[in-house]
Amino acid sequence: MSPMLEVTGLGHTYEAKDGAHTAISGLSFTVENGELLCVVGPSGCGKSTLLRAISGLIRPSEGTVSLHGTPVEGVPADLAVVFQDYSRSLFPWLSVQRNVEFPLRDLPRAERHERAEEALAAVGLSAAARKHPWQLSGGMQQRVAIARALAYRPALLLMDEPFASVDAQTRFELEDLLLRVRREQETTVMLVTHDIDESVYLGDRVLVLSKSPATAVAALDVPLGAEREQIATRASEEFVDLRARVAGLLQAREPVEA
Ligand SMILES: Nc1ncnc2c1ncn2[C@@H]1O[C@H](COP(=O)(O)OP(=O)(O)OP(=O)(O)O)[C@@H](O)[C@H]1O
Repeated sequence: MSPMLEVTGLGHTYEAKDGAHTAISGLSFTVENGELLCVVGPSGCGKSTLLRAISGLIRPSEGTVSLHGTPVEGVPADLAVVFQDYSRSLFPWLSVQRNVEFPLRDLPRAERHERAEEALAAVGLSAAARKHPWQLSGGMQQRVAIARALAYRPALLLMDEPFASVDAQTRFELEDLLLRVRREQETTVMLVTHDIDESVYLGDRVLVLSKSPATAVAALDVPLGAEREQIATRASEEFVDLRARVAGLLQAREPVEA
């Protein structure tokens, strides 16, 4: 069976007036069906460029991106993206329920309702369905954005620093929410983060990227089991060892054996 996502020899160079800039070079990795892959890399290394290439928003200069074995040419229908900036990704004039239903507008009304209600229940926001995003806290708004992505039932959920704009306590809650719903719904997730601890806490594997132009330094297995707990897991010896290894790999410029 082919992997859910296969990135092969990916390279991208932006052409600008003041010269060309290579953001990604020779990047290859896979995301398996049902996996949660965290991607970490130094600031400005090309993570957003990678996400743009996977979501079909840019055509890479080199290499290929395949989803279920089919090359990505244009925005794939079975992909959803959750961005860091929830305030810009939700429509302020629509209710929470309508925001979640928005990507489902081609489905019959009853199914739209049902899927939105189910997704809002999964993120604990059933009671806020009739509210508008601006009536909710930042963490609740990001939960709406997650519910919208889940209601769409994508084959692959891409998350671009999804918890970077919320406070530490909310961040922990949202991380656990993600772990729970991906377990219940068997969602395949690729999550980009700056945060080494978050990558280890959430990931089945952590893909470490080099400084720009980004290439894969290593992909590290995270054998912490499916059940994770914010305090105990983060205090465990395995966790501390893994985060030190990710931190070490972030210093490397060349691919290394993880
Ligand atoms: N449209 C563009 N035109 C020219 N250069 C670009 C463009 N978009 C990004 N770049 C450059 O490509 C490199 C990678 O940018 P990208 O936004 O992909 O990195 P990133 O890892 O997501 O950054 P951050 O960690 O700050 O979010 C940067 O040096 C950036 O300046």
